[in-house]
Amino acid sequence: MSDFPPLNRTVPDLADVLASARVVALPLATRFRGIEEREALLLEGENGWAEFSPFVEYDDDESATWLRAAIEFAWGDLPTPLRQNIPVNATVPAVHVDRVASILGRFDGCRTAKVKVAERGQTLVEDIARVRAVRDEMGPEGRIRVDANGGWNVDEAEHAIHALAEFDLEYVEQPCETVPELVEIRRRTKYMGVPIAADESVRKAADPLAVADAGAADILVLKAQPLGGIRRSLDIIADAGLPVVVSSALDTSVGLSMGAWLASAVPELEYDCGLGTASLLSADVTDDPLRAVNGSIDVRRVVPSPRLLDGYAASAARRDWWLERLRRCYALL
Ligand SMILES: O=C(O)CCC(=O)c1ccccc1C(=O)O
Ligand SMILES: [Mg+2]
Repeated sequence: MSDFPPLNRTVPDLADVLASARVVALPLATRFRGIEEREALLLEGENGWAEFSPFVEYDDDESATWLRAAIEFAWGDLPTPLRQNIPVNATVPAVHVDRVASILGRFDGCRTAKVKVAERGQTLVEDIARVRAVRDEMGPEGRIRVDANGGWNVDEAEHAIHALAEFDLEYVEQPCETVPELVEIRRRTKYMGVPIAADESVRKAADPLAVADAGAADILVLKAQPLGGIRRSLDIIADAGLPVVVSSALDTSVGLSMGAWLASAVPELEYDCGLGTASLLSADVTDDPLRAVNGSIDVRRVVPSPRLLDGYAASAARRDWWLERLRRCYALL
C-alpha cells in the first residue's frame, strides 16, 4: 500500500478553498470519453491556481483523492523541477480514420502519438485503419502507442496486439481491465516485443503498486490528480521501479500545469508524456494555453483569464453541483 503523504500545515480552511473557486465547462474539439464538454473547478491558493476535475460520474471517495492533489498544488510543498519543458504525445481519440490527419495537425511537432482503440461499439477493423492512418501521417520514425482503456478480454487483446504489431507499437496501454488479465496478456505477447503499460490499474486501484508487484506491466502511466498529487505520485514512482509516462485526464491548462510539474520532477523521463491534451479543447481558461510547441509543453504556473472564466462559466446549477461536491470531498480528507 502506498500511503498518502500528510496534508501538512498547508491544508487551508474550507472557506479558503471555496473563496476563489470557479467552475467552467469547456467545449472539446472532438468528442472524447463520450463527452463533448469538459467541466472543471479551478481554485487559487498561495502557490497559484490548481484544478479539481474528477469526471462527473466518479463517487466522492475517489474524487477526494483528486481534491488532495489540487490542494497540494495550490498550497502545498512542491518538489524542485529538474527540467523546464516536457515532451508530449499527440492524443488521437477513437475517431473515424478520415479525421486522423486533422487531429494530428492540432499537435505541433509531436514525434509520438497515442491512439485510442477498443472503443465500445467499434471493431478491430476500425482500430487497425486508425492506427494505419496515424503511421502514414507520422512516418517510420514516429512513435505510436495505443490505449485500450481495458476494453479487451485476454483473447481479444492477444488478437488485436498481433494485428497491430505491424505498425510497430511503442506500447499498449491497459489492454485488459484487471491485474491478473494484464499478467496473462503480458505473458502471451512477450514474444512480439510490445511492452504493456498500466493506467487504470494504477490510478483506480486501492494499491497503485499492486500492478508493479504482480509483474503485470512494463510501464506505469501516472496521473497526478487521480493519484492524490505530485508527492504521492513521486513516492509511487520511487517504489514501483518501472519507467513511467506522466499523463492527464483531459484537464484545462491549469490541470496540465500540475502534470507538467510532476513530470519535471521525475528522476528519469524516457517516454513522451500524455500532457498534450489542451489541443483537444476548443477553448481553454487562459490566453496562453499549455499546448505543445515543437513537441513540448512548458513547466510553469498557469493563470486563468477573468474573461475566459466568465465566458466559459458553467451554469449556476452545475456550479452549485461542483461546489457541493467539493464540500463533501473536503469532509473526507
Ligand atoms: O495520455 C494521453 O495521451 C491523454 C490522456 C488520456 O488518454 C486520458 C484522458 C482522460 C481520461 C483517460 C485517459 C486515458 O489515458 O485513459
Ligand atoms: Mg489510459
